[in-house]
Amino acid sequence: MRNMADGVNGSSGGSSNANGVHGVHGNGNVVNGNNGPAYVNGNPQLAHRLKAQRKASSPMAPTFMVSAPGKVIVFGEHAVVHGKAAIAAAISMRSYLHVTTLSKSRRTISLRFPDIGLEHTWNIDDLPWELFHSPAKKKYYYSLVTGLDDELVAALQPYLATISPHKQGEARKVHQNAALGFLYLFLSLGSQSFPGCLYTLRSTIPIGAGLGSSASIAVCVAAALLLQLRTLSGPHPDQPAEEALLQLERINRWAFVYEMCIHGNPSGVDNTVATQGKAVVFQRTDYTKPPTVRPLWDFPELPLLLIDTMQAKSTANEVAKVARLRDTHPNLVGSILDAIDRVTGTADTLLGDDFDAEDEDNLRQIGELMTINHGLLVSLGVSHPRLERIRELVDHEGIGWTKLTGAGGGGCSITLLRPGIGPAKLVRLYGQLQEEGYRTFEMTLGGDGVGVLWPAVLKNGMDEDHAGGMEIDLEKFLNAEGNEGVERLVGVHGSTGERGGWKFWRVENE
Ligand SMILES: Nc1ncnc2c1ncn2[C@@H]1O[C@H](COP(=O)(O)OP(=O)(O)OP(=O)(O)O)[C@@H](O)[C@H]1O
Ligand SMILES: C[C@@](O)(CCO)CC(=O)[O-]
Repeated sequence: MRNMADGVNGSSGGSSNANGVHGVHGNGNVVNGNNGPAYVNGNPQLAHRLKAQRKASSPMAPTFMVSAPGKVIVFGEHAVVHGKAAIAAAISMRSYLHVTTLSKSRRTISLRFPDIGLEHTWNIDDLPWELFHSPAKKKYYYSLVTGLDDELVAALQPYLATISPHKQGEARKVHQNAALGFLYLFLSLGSQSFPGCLYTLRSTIPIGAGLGSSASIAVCVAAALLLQLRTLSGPHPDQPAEEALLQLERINRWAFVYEMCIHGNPSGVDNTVATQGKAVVFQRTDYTKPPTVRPLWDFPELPLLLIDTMQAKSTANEVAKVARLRDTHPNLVGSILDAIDRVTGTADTLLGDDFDAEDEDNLRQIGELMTINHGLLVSLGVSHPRLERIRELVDHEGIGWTKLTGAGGGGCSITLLRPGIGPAKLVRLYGQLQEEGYRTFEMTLGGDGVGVLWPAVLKNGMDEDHAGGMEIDLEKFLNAEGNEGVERLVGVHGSTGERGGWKFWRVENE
């Protein structure tokens, strides 16, 4: 084991690695790995260059990217951990994972998560392959893994011990958990013959704010490894919906395993909506079985305001807090969870076919349900004074209905805006929130789920664009400035809507 600083050269990604795709044929760029692409984003010259580069080196996959969204839980957080239903929707903030394959002689894998200051490199041949691949332990890309194996987790501890020695306590634990998730998936899915790789992640989702940042990373890592293993077909525009659903199911199952490494006891709602996108009703009554997931294709465009308390929290802690309360007062807490379930059920019915997002009565009813849901979450002990302050400010101006979203204990709230609110009131509210250190976002709910950019070539409208696009090498990715820079460079949506290049598994016509 050694630190990334001595093994990783940021400029080793990008164009020199473009070749050898067999299983992925979804984006119309690379169809047959052996004979090479005829066109890359419609550019025969670039395709030719990539092919020439491929010939000069040993077989390596091209640099590619995956991306997955964050989420808001509209109804049912916490109760969903205890088998009740929840309604959640994808948001437009996303994580982006850049994967570069190294030359054959470099037998290392490196994680680079600059948003949290994590960099680490492991020697592939040092990892505990024998145990992970022993007949009693071996899992497959299609396995349903519903719990972490303690022996496997213990076997990874020595590989976590050297991570981020400069960090202390909780901050170090965050790094170690992220690495645990990655190594658990890498060793479960991969093999010792896996190529050396650099996995570099940047995210535009605030961390620990209740917006599913960990789940979106979980989905990116699971999708990237499954793509590298050639276990996914597509995404492909002509793919039948049931085939696309199967691919998403595989990604989601392994994303859940990553989430378990970070959270301890996740329900799986966050990774499900980050995988599938749009909005879903989610329920997992039996943790040994897959959850029930019902997509809400016609989820209305609700006028929502998202407010970040800027008070970080840990989902694992908040979930553990509710579990402790339930152990102490099983009947009482059981009734609160049942009440949350009824709120979610009522909202599900209301948001059905006849819902009109412009109708005052419809909005008021959904708003009231949000208020009730928040009250029940308060009684579970997962609010925070800064969340209550938002309610005070919004209620004082009569602007709408507010609830916390996600794990609570800080993080974000959502406010459904009352129709016909004058701009003066809103300006006053925004001003006050800003003064008190809150951040506000106007949200679009219901975006795309996991996406793939294979190879990592995009049209950006920048000077570096070739006719067919610009190769997103590691240096450009790392140097993109802030969230805006990341979105401008690799975002799934350009300023004028969806960008060519990124592909998604579509299941709408199911
Ligand atoms: N940009 C990032 N880079 C690397 N790791 C990240 C990043 N964002 C989140 N994480 C991982 O996710 C963890 C935060 O997860 P947590 O569940 O506490 O918050 P969340 O996912 O943002 O909120 P919620 O689960 O309530 O929706 C971090 O500790 C880290 O492991
Ligand atoms: C608090 C919780 O219900 C939602 C976190 O976004 C936890 C989970 O479902 O895993």
